[in-house]
Amino acid sequence: MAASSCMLRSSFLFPNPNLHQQSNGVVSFSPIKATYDAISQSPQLQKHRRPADENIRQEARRDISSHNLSARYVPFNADSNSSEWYSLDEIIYRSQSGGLLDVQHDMDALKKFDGQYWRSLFDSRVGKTTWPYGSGVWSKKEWVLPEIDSDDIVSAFEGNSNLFWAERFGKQFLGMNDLWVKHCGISHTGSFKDLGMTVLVSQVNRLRKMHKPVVGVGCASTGDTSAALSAYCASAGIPSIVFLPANKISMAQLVQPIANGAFVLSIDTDFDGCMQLIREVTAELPIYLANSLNSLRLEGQKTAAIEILQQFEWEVPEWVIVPGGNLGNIYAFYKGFQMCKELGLVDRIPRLVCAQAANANPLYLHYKSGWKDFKPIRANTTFASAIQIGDPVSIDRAVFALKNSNGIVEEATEEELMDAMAQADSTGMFICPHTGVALTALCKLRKTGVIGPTDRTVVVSTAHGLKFTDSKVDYHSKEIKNMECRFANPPVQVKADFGSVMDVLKKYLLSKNSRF
Ligand SMILES: Cc1ncc(COP(=O)(O)O)c(C=O)c1O
Ligand SMILES: N[C@@H](CCOP(=O)(O)O)C(=O)O
Repeated sequence: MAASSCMLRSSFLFPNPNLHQQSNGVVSFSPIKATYDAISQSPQLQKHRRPADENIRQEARRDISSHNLSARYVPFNADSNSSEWYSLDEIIYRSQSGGLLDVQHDMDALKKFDGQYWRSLFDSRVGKTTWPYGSGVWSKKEWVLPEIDSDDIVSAFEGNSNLFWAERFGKQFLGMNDLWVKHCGISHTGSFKDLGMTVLVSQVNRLRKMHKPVVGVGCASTGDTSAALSAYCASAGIPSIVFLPANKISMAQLVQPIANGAFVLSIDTDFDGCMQLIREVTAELPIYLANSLNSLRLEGQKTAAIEILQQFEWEVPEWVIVPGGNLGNIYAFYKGFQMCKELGLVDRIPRLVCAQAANANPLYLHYKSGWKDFKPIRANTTFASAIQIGDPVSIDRAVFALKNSNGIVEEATEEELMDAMAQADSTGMFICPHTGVALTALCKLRKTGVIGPTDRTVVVSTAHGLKFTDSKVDYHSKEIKNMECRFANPPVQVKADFGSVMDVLKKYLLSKNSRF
């Protein structure tokens, strides 16, 4: 069997330190590693159709791979001489000093493989059904949770989301030809939270098998984290508990944890109040905290950044625009891009833009003050309800990401974000109001010339528009106080007779084509 075909099949399953890159870029085996060759050529690893009575999880159990990759918690942005670290199998969310934690990978071990190796490995797994690599998150398992047993993974084959070329929106509204929307919301539970939740719930599954004291998993939520948590927990048979601010999330979001069997508390406060409560409760009860304060989540979310590079065949876009609320995701994107740079998959990272609703803009105010001392605010009601957050837990992570990516923070008023959403929808998308916030940031940066007409730009769409139909209905019915709703497209009421229907149709067609 040719070494190269053998390599492809084997590296699909796991990285092997005995692989070497030749000067022509081809990765091959070291001939002296006879044991490894024997394993990789064994019939068990050959990718035949599995026996009829075996499922993909059982098939993955026959993967006898081993490697020396590892990861652990360290204090976020710690001093280089800090010796504080924790195993990922510990239940811990904060450092000794009360600061955030970060998952630190053994970069020296990862660097034993070059960028070409990682690119080929990740590319080889896209679109497959092999457990767990069919997931866009777990196709990067070595960079996410290298030590977890594939059998412990709880996955809905999330990720691998559409990178949509926004041809008409870019051309018509912005004069841009290389604008892309990363549809992270076209996902199992309809938001990017699935990317992080598969990682967190998988680790909980492992902890429970290790008899660690985890009776359930809990979160505070503006609607998307709770949906993802309850779905992944339901899939694994783990109890989930969600704290929701009463009357502040959409009906579609509320029904998701209810349907998935979560224990749902509707609390008469805002998200920041719910967050405070869940932090207190998880310090007292054996409930594992699932918000992005828990850095495990960000390990999954960072794969969206890697995926963008992969979809551009490892060419780096100029700009990536992300709507921000609790501010974990902007850091996750930074981390994904930065790891790709450090491990030689690309040679630079994009500039990041974090977009906030003007009604919930603590990061924007902080940025505008020249990063002087941060002040939490009381967030006002916004149509971008999932980012109605005044005291983001990941503020330090966001500032770090923006400073290290030559980043920018922008804001969007209610009218701006709703208009942007309606305009995008009119070009064939069906986006959420948070993506409207990100598109508004793009429009502003285009107008001032900061983003150029040919700059390759990616707007991250964070949730499915179908979760936010109420706000779309209000807009298109022109039922929003103090809002012009310039792009509203209300239905036309017409009598049920041929003449009336013909009249309105002729009028419509004339407005579209003067030659009619
Ligand atoms: C739809 C949607 N978009 C954007 C965000 C912001 O993400 P982050 O909290 O990581 O900043 C959230 C949640 O906060 C969300 O649910
Ligand atoms: N939008 C989020 C808010 C909580 O964010 P998290 O990433 O810290 O869980 C939600 O949907 O709840």
